[in-house]
Amino acid sequence: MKTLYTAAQMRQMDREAMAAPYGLSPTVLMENAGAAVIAKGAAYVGGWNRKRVTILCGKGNNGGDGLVAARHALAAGAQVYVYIWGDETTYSPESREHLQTLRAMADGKTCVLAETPGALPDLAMLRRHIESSQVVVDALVGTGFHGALREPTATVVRLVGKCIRTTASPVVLAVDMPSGVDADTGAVSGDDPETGAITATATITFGAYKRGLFQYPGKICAGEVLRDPIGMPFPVLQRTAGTVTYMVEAADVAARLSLRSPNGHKGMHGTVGIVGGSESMSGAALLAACGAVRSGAGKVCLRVPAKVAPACMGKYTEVMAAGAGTGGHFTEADVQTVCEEARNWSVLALGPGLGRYAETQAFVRQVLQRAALPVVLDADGLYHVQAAQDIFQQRAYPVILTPHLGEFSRLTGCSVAAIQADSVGTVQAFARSRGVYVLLKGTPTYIVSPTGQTVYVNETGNAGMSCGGMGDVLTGIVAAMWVRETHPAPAEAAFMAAYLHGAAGDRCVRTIGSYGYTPEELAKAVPQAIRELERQAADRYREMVPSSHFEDQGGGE
Ligand SMILES: NC(=O)C1=CN([C@@H]2O[C@H](COP(=O)(O)OP(=O)(O)OC[C@H]3O[C@@H](n4cnc5c(N)ncnc54)[C@H](OP(=O)(O)O)[C@@H]3O)[C@@H](O)[C@H]2O)[C@@H](O)CC1
Ligand SMILES: Nc1ncnc2c1ncn2[C@@H]1O[C@H](COP(=O)(O)OP(=O)(O)O)[C@@H](O)[C@H]1O
Ligand SMILES: [K+]
Repeated sequence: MKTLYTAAQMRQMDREAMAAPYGLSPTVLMENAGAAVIAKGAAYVGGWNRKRVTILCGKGNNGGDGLVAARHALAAGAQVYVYIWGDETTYSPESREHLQTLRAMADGKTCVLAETPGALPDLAMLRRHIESSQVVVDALVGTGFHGALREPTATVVRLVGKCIRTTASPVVLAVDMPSGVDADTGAVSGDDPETGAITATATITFGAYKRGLFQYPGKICAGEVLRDPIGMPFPVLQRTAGTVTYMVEAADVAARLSLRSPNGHKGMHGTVGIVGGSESMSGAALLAACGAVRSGAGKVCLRVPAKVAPACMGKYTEVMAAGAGTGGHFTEADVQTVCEEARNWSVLALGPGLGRYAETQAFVRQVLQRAALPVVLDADGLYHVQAAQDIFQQRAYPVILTPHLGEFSRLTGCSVAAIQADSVGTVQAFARSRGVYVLLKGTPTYIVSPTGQTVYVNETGNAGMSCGGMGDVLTGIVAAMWVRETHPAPAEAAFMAAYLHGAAGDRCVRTIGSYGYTPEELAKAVPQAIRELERQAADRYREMVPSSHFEDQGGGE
């Protein structure tokens, strides 16, 4: 997993690297940072030799990195135009040191240093330089950025955006963070990535990954993200104090998707019970059932209101579908039947398509109170518990809630904008206060446990998944992952499910098209997504084990 940090955590790491016993000098760290931009950026610019490069330096240490990058670009054969307009007395000692060196190199030809202390740079000249450059290096602000971009930086950022859109698109390399993107939340002032922040081809980030590089809209601004450890001590980079955010990667899921026991039987892979559906919506529960089947559940039972049952039976022959009660939606009268059946299930997925009938509210609340098994609660199931969230703490068995942003907004009472401004903080606070696991669907998807310390982020998936029914399939996948024979912890089951769901969607893009594929087609792609992960894991194993090992086993020619 990639560990993602906040700006404050990164600053703490910097302090630790510089303090005893490591005692790394800030000048060295800055040197390594600037050098990393040029070394890692070379692949994007096609080598630096004879390239014209405009480097924009702010007055903080991000700007200092830019000054170092200029020297390394020159050494690699580039011509540089360096802009810096801060008041030198406010620069850090290491920035000043690197500025002195660059001043001594400035010859007005291969190294143009445009210093305008305390004043706006010459915008006409800057424009000409950007338009004639093949590369722009953004070293305006990094992790020290907060709020909305102030002048004159805001004007320079707008100018860069304009030049990039109207000229022959230079490569833009962002130093540590694209300027204007909040390192903790990915927020951009005004939320318009085109005017509020630099949009980079790639971001070379130092030490550790910052959260905001993977959250929209910051993710768009960052382009491809490359990390360079810049020589920071390994133990410092491994430190995980406070909240730790992990980006789930293929290997993390592959490692947990161990092959089934060769002598296994269906009882070992769990029985998923799905309770949902109503006269107005029968498809949602069926899609959840399909998601569970395609994710390898041992058995899948579907219970829908009696009037809906005929439409559900036989749709998926492997699903044991049956009606409950007599009506077209669930009511209190169905609680007993469902709770009795649930005794034979390993997990209950409750909610898809239940409808928002007043009578269904008592059904949902009582099933949650009485059903003695883990529950995945989704969709209308969430709707019916909005005003009764103390139910969760009264349960002896864990609950995973799988809301999308709108549902989460209703549950928390926070606006969607407020949640987006601090998704990690909001989900953590909610999970802690209610004692539940939360999988907050979106781009990205967040998974937290009731302790709230660890946050998993999933990035798989694509815009073709923004269509009705995709979330229902995910509900079934979460339930099936939870009851695998390896019995993953709830948060693990949730992140495996989110990853596979998105990976199956990504597979649909490759095999069907960017959008227009159906939730059922996505569910059907889950086994292929699993197979891809297994193949990758096998390849990694082969890379790790010398080929002579296979030859010894009779695998060689
Ligand atoms: N990680 C590592 O190990 C290493 C990290 N290093 C580098 O240090 C960087 C962090 O440096 P940093 O702390 O000096 O902050 P930085 O990003 O330059 O920003 C501060 C400046 O921005 C300004 N500013 C703030 N908000 C603003 C706004 N809204 N609009 C306009 N301006 C705004 C703020 O102005 P002020 O508020 O002071 O007036 C101040 O001048 C980090 O990203 C990495 O590149 C490497 O050098 C070495 C090792
Ligand atoms: N643009 C996107 N990129 C990645 N994943 C997406 C995107 N749009 C939707 N998804 C995923 O698709 C699912 C949609 O769920 P949801 O909104 O609950 O759908 P429904 O309620 O119609 O079943 C979520 O898992 C979400 O993360
Ligand atoms: K930057």
